[in-house]
Amino acid sequence: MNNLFPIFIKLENLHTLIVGGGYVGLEKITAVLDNSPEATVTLVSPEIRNEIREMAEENSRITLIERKFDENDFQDKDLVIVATNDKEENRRIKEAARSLHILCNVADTPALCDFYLSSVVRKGNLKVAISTNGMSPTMAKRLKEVLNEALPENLETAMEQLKAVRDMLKGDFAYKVDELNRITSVLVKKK
Ligand SMILES: C[C@@]1(CC(=O)O)C2=NC(=C\c3[nH]c(c(CCC(=O)O)c3CC(=O)O)Cc3[nH]c(c(CC(=O)O)c3CCC(=O)O)/C=C3\N/C(=C\2)[C@@H](CCC(=O)O)[C@]3(C)CC(=O)O)/[C@H]1CCC(=O)O
Ligand SMILES: NC(=O)c1ccc[n+]([C@@H]2O[C@H](COP(=O)([O-])OP(=O)(O)OC[C@H]3O[C@@H](n4cnc5c(N)ncnc54)[C@H](O)[C@@H]3O)[C@@H](O)[C@H]2O)c1
Repeated sequence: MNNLFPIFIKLENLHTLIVGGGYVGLEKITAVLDNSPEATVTLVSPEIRNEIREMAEENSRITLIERKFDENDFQDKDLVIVATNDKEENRRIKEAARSLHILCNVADTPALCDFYLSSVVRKGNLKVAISTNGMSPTMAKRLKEVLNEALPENLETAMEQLKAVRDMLKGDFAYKVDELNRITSVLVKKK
């Protein structure tokens, strides 16, 4: 069964907590900031990799706290990514997050995740997020590479033109939808 509901989150409107500053913590903070450079992120961990320290020196929206996780760290946070190397502690953090209704990702235990991070294909304003339902992140990464090659570079121009038409179209909603469907029908016409 694949019951995941995909959404695109404006992380700059939220405050993200990352627990664990090791290799996976680095991977997750990089994924967050690559996609949402203006996100506010607090990372708590007794040991923090140098790459993360360097990121924090350059970015005032990143706060580093050098100690073990404490439940007070949840204050004012909207979502949490848990990436310690202590499975039991990860489970406790997840339970605490649930009781506060904070959305939680536990990097080493898919069953404990409220959401997964995805592989991301980006072409200007177009973003395609890929998930394998936790089956194979490596497959997601490879598909990203395939789609990155397959999607044409000029999509941005097409999107800009369609936005201009969209902004220009007057009339009621149904008319607007019909017009936009007519103009773009060439994209799905069988040869
Ligand atoms: C897509 C991506 C996004 C990102 O992280 O930004 C992502 N993992 C990526 C890479 C990657 N992760 C791992 C490998 C090593 C090879 C392998 O194991 O396959 C590689 C490949 C590599 O690095 O080359 C190891 C791994 N990952 C998870 C576990 C735990 C487990 O499954 O039990 C373990 C075993 C740990 C161990 O054995 O110790 C779990 C998750 N990883 C997810 C996402 C979520 C499911 C996404 C989906 O639905 O497909 C989920 C469930 C939770 C989450 O992390 O959100 C990113 C690709 C970025 C890109 O596009 O380049
Ligand atoms: N989801 C994924 O993509 C993925 C990929 C690889 C590994 N993993 C899993 O993620 C986990 C972490 O792996 P890693 O390579 O980052 O390990 P790591 O040893 O490099 O880092 C773990 C970090 O957690 C910190 N930590 C430990 N206890 C803590 C606590 N109570 N509060 C806050 N921080 C704490 C440590 O100081 C360290 O910085 C492992 O269980 C691994 O199997 C997940």
